Amino acid sequence: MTEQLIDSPDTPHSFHTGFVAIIGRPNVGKSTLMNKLIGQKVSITSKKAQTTRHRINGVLTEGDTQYIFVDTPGFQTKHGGALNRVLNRNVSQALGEVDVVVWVIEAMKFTSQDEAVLNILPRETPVILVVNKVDALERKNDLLPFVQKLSTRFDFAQIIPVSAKNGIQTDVLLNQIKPYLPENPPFFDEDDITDRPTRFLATEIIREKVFRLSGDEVPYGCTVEIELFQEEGKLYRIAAAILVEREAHKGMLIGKDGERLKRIASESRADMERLFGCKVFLEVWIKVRQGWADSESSLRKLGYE
Ligand SMILES: Nc1nc2c(ncn2[C@@H]2O[C@H](COP(=O)(O)OP(=O)(O)OP(=O)(O)O)[C@@H](O)[C@H]2O)c(=O)[nH]1
Repeated sequence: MTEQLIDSPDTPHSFHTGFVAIIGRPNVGKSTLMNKLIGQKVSITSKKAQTTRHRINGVLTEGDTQYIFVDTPGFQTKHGGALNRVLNRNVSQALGEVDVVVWVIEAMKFTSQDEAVLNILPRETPVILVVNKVDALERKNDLLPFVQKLSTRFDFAQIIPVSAKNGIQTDVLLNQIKPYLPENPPFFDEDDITDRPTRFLATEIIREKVFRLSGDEVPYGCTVEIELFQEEGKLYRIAAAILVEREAHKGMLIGKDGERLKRIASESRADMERLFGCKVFLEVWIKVRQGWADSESSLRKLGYE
């Protein structure tokens, strides 16, 4: 259901923008790597996890390429055993929706938690294996057999030994990610590091309309996810999905002849325009995602909110 949608002009461009998930068990050096990749341009705004499938952690624009680094909740927990609980279909699905997955492990240390991550790697998305902390290797010669063994476990797009701490081979990693990012205009201004506050407000506005306009029929577990958030001068182009658990909930929210969804979208857009002080093109649709609420509540139990 489209409230308003404009097509971008069909002009040729060779800019590449895409989403990169950096995943791995705790303590392998994901944050260190991210900071090194993004450099001084970014200070990660918040470590607080959300129940969205992806959380934008940082944006790096370099020449004709924009890397958007995202977190996938479920890989961030430090609680023992929790990793397995959240390594579910949703996480796997979320990983399938980025352009590249960077899986970080520690050189010479492959634990059962790494094994759990290995088991949910997406099949359709390129996965680059990063073997971190090579600076701390006692015997450099051990690295090759370690890497060779891992290469038999999964069809990795690349395997790159790095030291996130010392910046060894991190530029190589960026170059290897680059070819997998699709041709797209930049989604963020060059200096932007995160759009999280505005995105968050956008989800809250839509959620508020959903709850207000669906009254008692509010489907339990309904949530909103921003799928596209693009600033084009004085225009925000936003695409959002309302996630519900059941087909019947979807019908409820769409309403007779799509009336309810239309109202949700148009009232949301009006609020956003007022709040953001610019024109908003908003596209809203409804997706059925079974088990969403379960996963959300399980994430909550883990301290996510
Ligand atoms: N020797 C060495 N230590 C590193 C390297 N990268 C990260 N570390 C250290 O490993 C520890 C964990 O690093 P983080 O970046 O916090 O790891 P993380 O994977 O983000 O951890 P969680 O937030 O728990 O998921 C820190 O003490 C880092 O200094 C590296 O390349 N070499």
